[in-house]
Amino acid sequence: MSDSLPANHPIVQKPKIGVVLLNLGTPDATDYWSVRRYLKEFLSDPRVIETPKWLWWPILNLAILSFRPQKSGHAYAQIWDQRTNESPLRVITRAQTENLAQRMAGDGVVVEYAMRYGNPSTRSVLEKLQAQGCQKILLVPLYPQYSATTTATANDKAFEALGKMRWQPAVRTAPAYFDDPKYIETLGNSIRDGVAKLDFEPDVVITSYHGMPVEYLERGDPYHCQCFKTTRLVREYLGWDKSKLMVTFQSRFGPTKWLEPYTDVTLGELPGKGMKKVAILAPAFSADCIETLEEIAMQGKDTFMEAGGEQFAYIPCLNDSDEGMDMIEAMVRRELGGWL
Ligand SMILES: C=CC1=C(C)c2cc3[nH]c(cc4nc(cc5[nH]c(cc1n2)c(C)c5CCC(=O)O)C(CCC(=O)O)=C4C)c(C)c3C=C
Ligand SMILES: [Fe+2]
Ligand SMILES: [Fe+2]
Repeated sequence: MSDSLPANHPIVQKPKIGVVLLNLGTPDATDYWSVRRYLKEFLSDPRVIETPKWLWWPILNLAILSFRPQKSGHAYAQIWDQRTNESPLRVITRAQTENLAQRMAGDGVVVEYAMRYGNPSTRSVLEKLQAQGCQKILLVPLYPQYSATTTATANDKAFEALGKMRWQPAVRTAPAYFDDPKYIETLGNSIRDGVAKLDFEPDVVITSYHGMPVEYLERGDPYHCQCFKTTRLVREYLGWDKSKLMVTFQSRFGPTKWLEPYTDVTLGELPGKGMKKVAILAPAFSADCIETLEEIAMQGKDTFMEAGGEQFAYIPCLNDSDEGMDMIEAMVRRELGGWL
């Protein structure tokens, strides 16, 4: 039968396993139109913006997309990776993928990454894996805490692409890992080592999570609860006092009430309360990006220092560090159980 099929048809290839690391996505460049294209795709996602379409469409297209691309483009330009001419989120996600691919190569596992918005698109990556003969695919949303605005929409996009395939691979999705002991240990060690490297003793360490509208929590999104649990487990792992490790939420967008306490407001208030030395990290991000490198490490630092702060340190995300990759590899191997 294979005589009549092209050499690269899935049926004539040795079956492989594919692993896809899913992340949010990022613009291809910092100019107005590149950022606008990305923001339009992102902010048109009904999992992200639950406002009814008839009401949201004019707000997005007539107001937000006229001014936000310029403002965000300026922020992206400040953190842009000049070496590869790419956004740090894509550079780091690719490094994580290459690292994991090396670790899994001996097991016949192909590793790729895909973005929910922008490139490489989830559909193109899944089609590529299928064409390479991957008959089993594990989707790994790289969000430690589950949210419909991130994890669910990443999976939705993958299933949309799979829904168009005649010969659909078997598919699994990796669960959120907010309380995975290996994640807690890895995050805890990164805090302990990050603080040990500083030339000052922070009065408080802030775990700043990406925020979301309070309404989404009220409608049942478990994200808020999972953020608090991650910080509580890390605090217990480190054996620290409750007052030493705080939770805040960043990146407020639009006029509605978002999860509190807000990171920017907290950074502006801490010096007045006598806490003039802080270290801050962002456990909801598996890779450093505009929200950490620009919003926290630049804007957040300015807010804190202008309010009378004396010492400010940003502790990076786990990125493609050895320990961070050990954690991802362990999770992937566990979720591939029975397939390897
Ligand atoms: C408007 C609603 C938004 C919700 C809800 C939201 C949730 C959410 N986002 C992340 C992770 C990331 N967000 C990033 C950027 C970003 N997020 C929003 C809006 C919402 N996010 C916008 C408009 C942007 C773009 C940047 C800007 O214009 O300010 C990123 C970084 C992307 C990058 O290119 O570097 C990440 C990662 C999580 C975990 C989350 C969960 C509640
Ligand atoms: Fe976001
Ligand atoms: Fe932001």
